[in-house]
Amino acid sequence: MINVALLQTNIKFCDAEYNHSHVRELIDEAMAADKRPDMIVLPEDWSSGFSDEMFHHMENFIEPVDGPSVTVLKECAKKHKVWIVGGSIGTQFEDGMRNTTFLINREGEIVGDYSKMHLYSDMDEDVPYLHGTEMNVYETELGKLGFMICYDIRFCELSRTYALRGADAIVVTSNFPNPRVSHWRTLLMARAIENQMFVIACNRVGPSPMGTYCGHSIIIDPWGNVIAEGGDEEEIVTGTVDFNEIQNIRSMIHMFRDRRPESYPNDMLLPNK
Ligand SMILES: O=C(O)CCC(=O)C(=O)O
Repeated sequence: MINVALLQTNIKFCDAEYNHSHVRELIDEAMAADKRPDMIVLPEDWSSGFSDEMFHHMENFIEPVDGPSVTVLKECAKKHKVWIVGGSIGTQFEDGMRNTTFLINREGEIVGDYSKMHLYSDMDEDVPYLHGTEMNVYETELGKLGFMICYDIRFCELSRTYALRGADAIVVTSNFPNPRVSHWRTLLMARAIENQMFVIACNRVGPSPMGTYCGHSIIIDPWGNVIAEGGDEEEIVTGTVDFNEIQNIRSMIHMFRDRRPESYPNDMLLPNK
């Protein structure tokens, strides 16, 4: 059994100092709960928010891998001996910038990362950032975890790859906007049911220059049951997951016996139209 806390924060646009201290406070609050979390998840771009204009001046916001935002997360993880899925941070790598989630262990060490594969070109996210290309499943003491960031939830290829690579859960970090809460909930529900795995998804709330965000951070089990769900205000959403349930569900409906890879065409590999 793993206790999870999703920090459904109201991110202050371009105010890293405020966001850093606010997240520290929220982590302290989450860790004071009776059911102490084993894993804390933050939203996408938790230290800055984003706008399409920002994407044209990303050099002003970008951080090195060991920059101030990652440092906050490492310190919090070590202080509370908790796993953190560090939302995402605009990160400078040797070959360019990426929108990257860091997985941090109880000792405060980075033990994994995921860079957003599907960049949201309608908001110019593909102007500063390189597309992520790695789809790693990280084996941790909590279970096997794969990651998605926001727009990625629309792409079933990514979640199915994680399922075939043995993930127990997809952990999603997001800045998913209004008025698309029905897309958010339905896509996440589908990703859980079609892959018979857990979906643990943290979204933000509040305003930015782009509009407002729909919250509804959610934990869904492999049957499609909602274990916990937030509203549209700032809050910490908590729930307990048991990854052993995956095998029970998969033994009731044998999708992973009945899929027909030998019959599927290679159309998924066709270039975009
Ligand atoms: O998929 C959507 O509707 C929104 C995606 C988005 O805002 C993002 O990826 O930043």
